[in-house]
Amino acid sequence: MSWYIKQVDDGKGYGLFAKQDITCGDVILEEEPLVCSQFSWNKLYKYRACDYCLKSLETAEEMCRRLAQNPSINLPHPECCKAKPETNVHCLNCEEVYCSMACREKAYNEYHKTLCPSSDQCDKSALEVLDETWRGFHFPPETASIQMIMRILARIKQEDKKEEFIAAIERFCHISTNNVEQIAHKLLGEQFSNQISVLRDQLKSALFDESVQHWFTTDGFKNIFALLGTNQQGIGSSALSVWVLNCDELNLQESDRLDLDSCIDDLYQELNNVAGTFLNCEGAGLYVTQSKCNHSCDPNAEVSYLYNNHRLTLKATKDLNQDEEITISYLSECLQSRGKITRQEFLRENYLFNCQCNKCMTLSEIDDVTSDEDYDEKDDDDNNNNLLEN
Ligand SMILES: C[S@@+](CC[C@H](N)C(=O)[O-])C[C@H]1O[C@@H](n2cnc3c(N)ncnc32)[C@H](O)[C@@H]1O
Repeated sequence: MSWYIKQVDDGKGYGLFAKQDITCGDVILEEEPLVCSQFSWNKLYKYRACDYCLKSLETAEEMCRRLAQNPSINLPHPECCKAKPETNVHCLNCEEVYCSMACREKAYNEYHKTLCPSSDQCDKSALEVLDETWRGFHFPPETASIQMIMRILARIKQEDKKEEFIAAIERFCHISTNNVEQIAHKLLGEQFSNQISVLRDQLKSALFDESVQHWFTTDGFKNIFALLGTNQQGIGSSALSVWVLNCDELNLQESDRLDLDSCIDDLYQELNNVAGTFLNCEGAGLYVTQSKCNHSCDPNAEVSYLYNNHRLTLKATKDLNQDEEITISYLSECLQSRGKITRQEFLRENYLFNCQCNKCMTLSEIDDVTSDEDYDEKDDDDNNNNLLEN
């Protein structure tokens, strides 16, 4: 193991640190989530992912045809696509699809026994209403998943070691207001209180469990929401990305390489014209170790999904010295390039902290000016990333 966890300070809480010198490009850790789920809209729009591990269930070619709405696309080098749709299996009792029998079994044992429409373990119409309500509140691009809360509650009902699982969930940092900094989570402000209480009531009638009755109080529910908001890691899987990565590895003559690269560029152009930036199966997961990674506006590591499923890889993007803190960016690429005020505002509203990364601390005077462009970008984010205001 090339990392360890320790308390940074009272403000930042715990953080992930390098146990030894790490070279840029090294894999720091790989991890599977405690729980994960595809986003509701992503699923509704027929991005086909394994219900358990989020592996995209199509071949790269099928994916391109669907995204570009063009059935005549033929990808070269089909051997570079590692998807195996022939191993896909349905739940034995409903339409849910898994990439393998192993995933079907794990899903059933962890949560699907409760959530399967054919089971009588909970009120399925209440679950459907909840999912619809969620989609009505939270349009794409999605940033959270009500399905994840459903899975956590279903798992609590199914777990033999209930208390251990609840403790593991509650170990993720989870406050809905930062009393020291006087910040409340953006999704939990007054303007969303009606929506949050509707969701809480619906969740309660569908999946209430006595062992976590404190999650169903007004504050308890906000804390669970904040737990997801501040710890969940976005997951994107794509058979197409794997195909492209494998194409990059091919040993080709220079002219063949140029042809293939230009074919890939044209393909992405076509996909962009129809599907925009929504190319991946998307969801979110809770990762026990990775969630201890604090944010930096100038990070030294990044998260990626190299296996076309929920298995996360944390890689160094700079050389790290032993005992140096390992940091990732919680911001999109676009937000990361904005001024300090915009970055800080996003982090305050979504993650409840005033950023104390080295860049923000040392650049505070020079980088303190927010341009008009920053404000425009912030408005876009406000429109895109949140529950709808009443
Ligand atoms: C995903 S958790 C990271 C691990 C967390 N420090 C812990 O103790 O579990 C995100 C939380 O860590 C803290 N945090 C992360 N990056 C920070 C930063 N750059 N400055 C201040 N606090 C930070 C904030 O409280 C944030 O809500």
